[in-house]
Amino acid sequence: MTSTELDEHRTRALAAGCAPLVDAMGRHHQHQAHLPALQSPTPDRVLFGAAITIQFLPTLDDLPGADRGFGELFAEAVRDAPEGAVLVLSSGGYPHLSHAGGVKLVRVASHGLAGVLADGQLRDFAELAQHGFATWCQGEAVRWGGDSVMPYAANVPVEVAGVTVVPGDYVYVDAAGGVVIPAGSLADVLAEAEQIVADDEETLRRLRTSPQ
Ligand SMILES: O=C([O-])CC(=O)C(=O)O
Ligand SMILES: [Mg+2]
Repeated sequence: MTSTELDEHRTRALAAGCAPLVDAMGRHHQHQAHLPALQSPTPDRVLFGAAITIQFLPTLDDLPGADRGFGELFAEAVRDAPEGAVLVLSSGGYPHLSHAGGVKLVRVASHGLAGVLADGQLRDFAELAQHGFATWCQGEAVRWGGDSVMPYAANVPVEVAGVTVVPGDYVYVDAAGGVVIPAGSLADVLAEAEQIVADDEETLRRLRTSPQ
């Protein structure tokens, strides 16, 4: 996708908003695709872009491959990332513990990504707000979570709040919640969401003038 196409898709997704996008996904796919409302250091920043992923697992220090840190996995995740990608972090089963913070995630800004969707908590909301990208997660943590969860693999399918996110899927998150849209369905889902918005506006107009 060119940057012009990405901008156009982003503008259309933001204009539609979360609930119509979720309804539109429901008309094209049977699986669960919506994310209940998340928290953000900057709730006015909408997140939209193609997913790159880091899978977290419960900490297990003798698991082969478990010695790769966040920085190494981030470098692998971002290597062939599309422009304006979204870093998606799974929770490893501990959504209420910290998975990263202002220091680890400054890489998201240096690589020009659109932002972060984390199914766990994050530390340093004040720093994350300064970084400039959009961050959505399960809340702010103060305690380090590395004794309970570890980043384990990059760019594999991950689970976020009961939804499978495949690298390359489009992620949309605003203050209402989120939705995960397969890349191959993006055009259809955007068009469907726009139709839903138009139909809702028409219904509202009718109900305002002749309540029924
Ligand atoms: O150290 C951590 O795991 C999380 C953190 O606070 C940071 O990245 O700034
Ligand atoms: Mg920190």
